[in-house]
Amino acid sequence: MSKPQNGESGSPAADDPEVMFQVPGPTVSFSRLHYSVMESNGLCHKTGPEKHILRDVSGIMRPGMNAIMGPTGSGKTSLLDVIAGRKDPAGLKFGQVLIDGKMVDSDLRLISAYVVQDDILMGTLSVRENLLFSVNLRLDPRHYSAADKQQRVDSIIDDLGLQDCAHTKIGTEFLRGVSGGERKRCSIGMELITSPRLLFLDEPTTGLDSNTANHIINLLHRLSRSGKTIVFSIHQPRYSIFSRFDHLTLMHRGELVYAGAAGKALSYFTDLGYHCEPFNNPSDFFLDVTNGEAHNLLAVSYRQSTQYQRVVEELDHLTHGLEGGVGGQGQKADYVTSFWYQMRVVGGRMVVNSLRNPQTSYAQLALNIFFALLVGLIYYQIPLTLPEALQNRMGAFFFLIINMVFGNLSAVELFINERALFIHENSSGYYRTSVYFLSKIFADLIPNRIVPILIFSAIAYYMMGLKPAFTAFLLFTLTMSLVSLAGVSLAFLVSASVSSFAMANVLIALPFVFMMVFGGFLVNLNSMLSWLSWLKWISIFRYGLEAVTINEFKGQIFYSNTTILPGEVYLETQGIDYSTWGFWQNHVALAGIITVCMVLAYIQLRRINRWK
Ligand SMILES: Nc1ncnc2c1ncn2[C@@H]1O[C@H](COP(=O)(O)OP(=O)(O)OP(=O)(O)O)[C@@H](O)[C@H]1O
Repeated sequence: MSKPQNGESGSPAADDPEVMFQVPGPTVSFSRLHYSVMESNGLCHKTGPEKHILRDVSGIMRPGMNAIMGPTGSGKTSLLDVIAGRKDPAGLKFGQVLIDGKMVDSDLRLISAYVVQDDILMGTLSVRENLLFSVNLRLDPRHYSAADKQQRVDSIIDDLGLQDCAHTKIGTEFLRGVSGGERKRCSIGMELITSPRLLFLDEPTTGLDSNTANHIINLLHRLSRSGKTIVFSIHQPRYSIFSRFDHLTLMHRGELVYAGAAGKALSYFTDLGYHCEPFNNPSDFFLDVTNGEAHNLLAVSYRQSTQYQRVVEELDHLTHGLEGGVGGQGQKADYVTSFWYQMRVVGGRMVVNSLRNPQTSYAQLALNIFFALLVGLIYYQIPLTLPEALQNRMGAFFFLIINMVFGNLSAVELFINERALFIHENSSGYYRTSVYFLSKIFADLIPNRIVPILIFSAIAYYMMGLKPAFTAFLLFTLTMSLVSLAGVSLAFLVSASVSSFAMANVLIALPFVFMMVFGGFLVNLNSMLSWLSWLKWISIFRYGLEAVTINEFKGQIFYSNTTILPGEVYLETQGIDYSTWGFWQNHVALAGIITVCMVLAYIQLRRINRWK
């Protein structure tokens, strides 16, 4: 175990002769950061008092290992996020972040990478496949061949010691995958694939056993020695980990209590009158001091220290000539890959994911076959004789439409399940929102909606003995598909709008029940209160029910011993327009509902808050 050998400035490059960087990483400086949020009272947003998260925080982080430490809630992650441009810029009331003396702009996303605390990876893919996904989307295919990318993945796997688990799946709730340490290394690998010179990590050792944590820090240390600037928040590391730090930023209640060489921190506190007992872990000692009775004075003492004066002077020099106020974050960088290339890669991953995680598709198919058989048996070979010909047909159609709409409730999980993954990948520049939206929709629609509906329609239609003409069957299937897709697109809209299943279930059940009531089967729409009856215009049930009814009744003759009833007469008594346009207007309306809901779902997906 070696003691840290750092210079006063905290720059290993400047002070440690052992440190020989090949290409020095960027220097990150931040001056006078004030970050605050309005606390919410839970009922409506931004109503409470202002909460100050960072108070006048300044510092300089150079190539090497830059740790941000402090008690829980002290603002470590917030500082890291503000520097990395991940925190909502609206909260940054004052201050600037500079990279190599320049204002932070869209280039930050290209030269830096951010490893989030909860390893966000696709669980059904192996370590290698996840890395390949990252390399495919984040290296320009015009400059890197497929072989170059494979080579890059191989070298990352070797560098991170992931050879033994390269072909093991990451793991899902149903599938035991790689270990926590391997997962973390894979997450780091996902970001290292672009060879960033600046790497941010949010608590990279949290949740890992001490050996694995040591391994991760050694890995980061090795990377820092190849010229990278590594900035990370960390809670309470053991000594062997602490000894790897070059620069330490110690925080308490949003203020700095120390920033400088990690190796000088103990003597700084000794000078202030705090003594670390022999064998005590320095990081435990620092947390004890910052949590102690005199914690308020520590920030004041730090401001009066020579370390702080030196940082301020250097920052003044760096920021000289730059405008004051808030440093520009939040601009979007261009993607390195084209829309169609992203569609191929992201769509490919969706397909693999669906094939390896087919429970939803199987359940959807089984449900549709079950209900098709059930409705087929209940309404088996409906006769043309009155009165059952009319009653059974209308009953069967209502049953079918209910099944088409409510049978797709599983669609509400679409954008909720992978919300964290989407936010992380999208804000890290992997792919466009439109690419994710389209590939997700198609990966869900084909296996989970279209195929089951086709099977459902074929079984139910012929078991019920409806109009034998093949075109009538095709029109029936088209109507069922549109009804189902309209229900699904409403579920997609809800799914893109909320982040919890409980909320989604409430929001989707309500409109479905309303639409069912205004579908024209449970209540006669002509006898309704006029100010309520407009709801029939947005009822998926009504359009579906009218279309299948016209399709079945038009041209059919129903009879009893004494009466003959043409289908058209029945349609007229129900007030249903059975002209060609009268039939197709239902499909146009359903297509309109689908389009509006899909467009709104896409807009909602774009509006998801990506800031931390
Ligand atoms: N967007 C936000 N809205 C409201 N409060 C926030 C927000 N972001 C951070 N905070 C608050 O700011 C304080 C600092 O949070 P931060 O996550 O930076 O602390 P931390 O030092 O990383 O803590 P921990 O070690 O527990 O993760 C906390 O009290 C937190 O609740």
